[in-house]
Amino acid sequence: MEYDNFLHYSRRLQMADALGDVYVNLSALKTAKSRFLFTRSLLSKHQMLTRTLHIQMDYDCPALSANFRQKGNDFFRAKKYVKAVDLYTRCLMGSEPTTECHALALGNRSAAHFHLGHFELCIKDARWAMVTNYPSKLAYKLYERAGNAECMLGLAQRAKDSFTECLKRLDEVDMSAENKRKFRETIEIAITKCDERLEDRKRTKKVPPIEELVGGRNETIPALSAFVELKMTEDMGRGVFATHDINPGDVVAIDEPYICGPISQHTEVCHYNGCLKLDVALFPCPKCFLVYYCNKDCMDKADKDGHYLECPIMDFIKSTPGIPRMNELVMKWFLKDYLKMGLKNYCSAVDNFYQSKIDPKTRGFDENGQYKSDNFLTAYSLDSTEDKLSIDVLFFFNCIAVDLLHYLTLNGFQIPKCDIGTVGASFVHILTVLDMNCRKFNFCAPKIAFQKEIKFTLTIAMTLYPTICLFNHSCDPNVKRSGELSDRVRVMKATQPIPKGTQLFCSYGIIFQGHPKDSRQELLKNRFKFDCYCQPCIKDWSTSQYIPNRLSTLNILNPSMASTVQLECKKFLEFSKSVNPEDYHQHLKYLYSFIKLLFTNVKRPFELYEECLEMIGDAHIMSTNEIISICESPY
Ligand SMILES: C[S@@+](CC[C@H](N)C(=O)[O-])C[C@H]1O[C@@H](n2cnc3c(N)ncnc32)[C@H](O)[C@@H]1O
Repeated sequence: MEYDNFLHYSRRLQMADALGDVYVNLSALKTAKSRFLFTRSLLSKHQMLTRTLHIQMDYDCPALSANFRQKGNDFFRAKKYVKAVDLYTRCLMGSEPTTECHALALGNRSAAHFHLGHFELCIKDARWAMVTNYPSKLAYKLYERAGNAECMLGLAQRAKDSFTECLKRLDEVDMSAENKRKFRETIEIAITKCDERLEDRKRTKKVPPIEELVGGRNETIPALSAFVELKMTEDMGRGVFATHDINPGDVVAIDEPYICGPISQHTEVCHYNGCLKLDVALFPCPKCFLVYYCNKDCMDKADKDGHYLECPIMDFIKSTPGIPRMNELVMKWFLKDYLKMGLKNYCSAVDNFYQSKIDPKTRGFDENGQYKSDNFLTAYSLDSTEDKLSIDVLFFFNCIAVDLLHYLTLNGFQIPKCDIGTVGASFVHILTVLDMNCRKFNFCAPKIAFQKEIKFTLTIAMTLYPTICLFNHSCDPNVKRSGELSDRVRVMKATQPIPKGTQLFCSYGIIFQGHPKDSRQELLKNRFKFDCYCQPCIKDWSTSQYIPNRLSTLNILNPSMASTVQLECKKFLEFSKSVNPEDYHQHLKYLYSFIKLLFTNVKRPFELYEECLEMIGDAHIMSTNEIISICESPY
């Protein structure tokens, strides 16, 4: 992985002529705790720890900002909305987010956006204004405007909620009784229209199929199918193996993330760990303005999970070197478990982890012999890069952990001296677990502008799925992610036949067709720190351009099936020419039967096999193409 500012700490020590034997001394330390404490005292000794959490923000003089808003209003009245937006933006840049002037500028800008037809931006500004210092007797206007903009975008439920809130706010408004009555009537009509739309949608909405694990739930690992088991192998450690024949299309895992968070603050993804929904207009935490939520419920839940403890230090966490999102996840993870277990239990769980001799096969299983994705120790004992990191990276991770813990304590977090080493070491460990296992959560959709014809994949979040992490990697995976790309719950389906006794593999982001063996090995070594022992690597399968293609090079394993296979391959060639990729999912039965035929009868790699495999993988993935429906429909 690429780390931001990797030399941040070492360079500063070097400048103080203090880097000397740091790496040698750190290597000599045997425990994670002592390494953390060593790093902490080093950074403290050389005054590398932040002294204050106070940030001096440079805002222009308020009068100037107010002036920009007034000018913006003049342009607004003259219907010059683009110019008005520009001036409101200047006002926003120059005023403190907690002031009324800032809130009013947001409200005014939302109105200008509405007139320009920029409905998403209008909603965004209105929602921001709602959580800031906007005068409460004017708030009804924000809700009315948001409701109208939401109607324009087809967000019927959201519009209904806004209009309903608008009515509630009407009591505070200075308006004649007659005007109030008329206004109320208009809003009530708008609500009725929303209800009609919602009813309509209910009638026409396609209900996605409910996925079920093949054979039911596994007794000891409930996120896996009952048709698999965990086994140890010499070259890959634990792995998931089939106990029954598994067919393409069978669901083998349904997992939820232990911890997750959006990749960047602009990805339109709710930051609450249990949500991650895409939304056209998130609103910020009204205190730090650095994390975003789709509704108040998510905001309250995130606070309960510990956001209130990280809120005052969010800016510092975000600017810590390393991988900013990962650092944020470390803090989120710690706070969530600290609040759940209390510091004492957290520290004893971490200490036990280091002290106990862990059986490699059953690590992560609880006292009842269950492996559960929502269990702290299950996630904490996932394979990590901790023992595989070079000493400079290990030092870097320790420095990040020192900084993160320092911000917390500087903000008043009480931690007994004897627990500092344990908590700090746990931060380093969590970083290494995330480093090894965090999966990108991709989303394939048109951008928020709803240009339906433009499709691209956007990586929106980082997620840790403890059970899916049990799958080893193969450059020829037989299991792939399936379902709606924006789903937080991840479904894994077989894409190839998996006979009883065979290992299930997913891909850690690289497949044999695209890269020659050497570059795959190098990539996996650099990124995940292991030498890959998958079949394509061991047997050095050829990449795309050299794969035996078409019927001329068909290598039949079972001669008695030669004519059937030839005939089916010809049919498949016709099929691939005549069917559009968007329609593959309608032909899954056929694709499954073709791949099953080839699986037992032809030698791989073979172009038609690989082509069919790709079609199946594509057909398993869905993308509603509608961010609208994502933010409105609960999972
Ligand atoms: C995400 S974990 C997979 C589960 C792991 N085997 C366990 O015991 O928990 C990734 C680790 O599994 C092993 N591994 C996965 N795929 C492998 C492969 N193709 N070849 C060799 N080792 C592999 C490596 O040790 C790697 O660090």
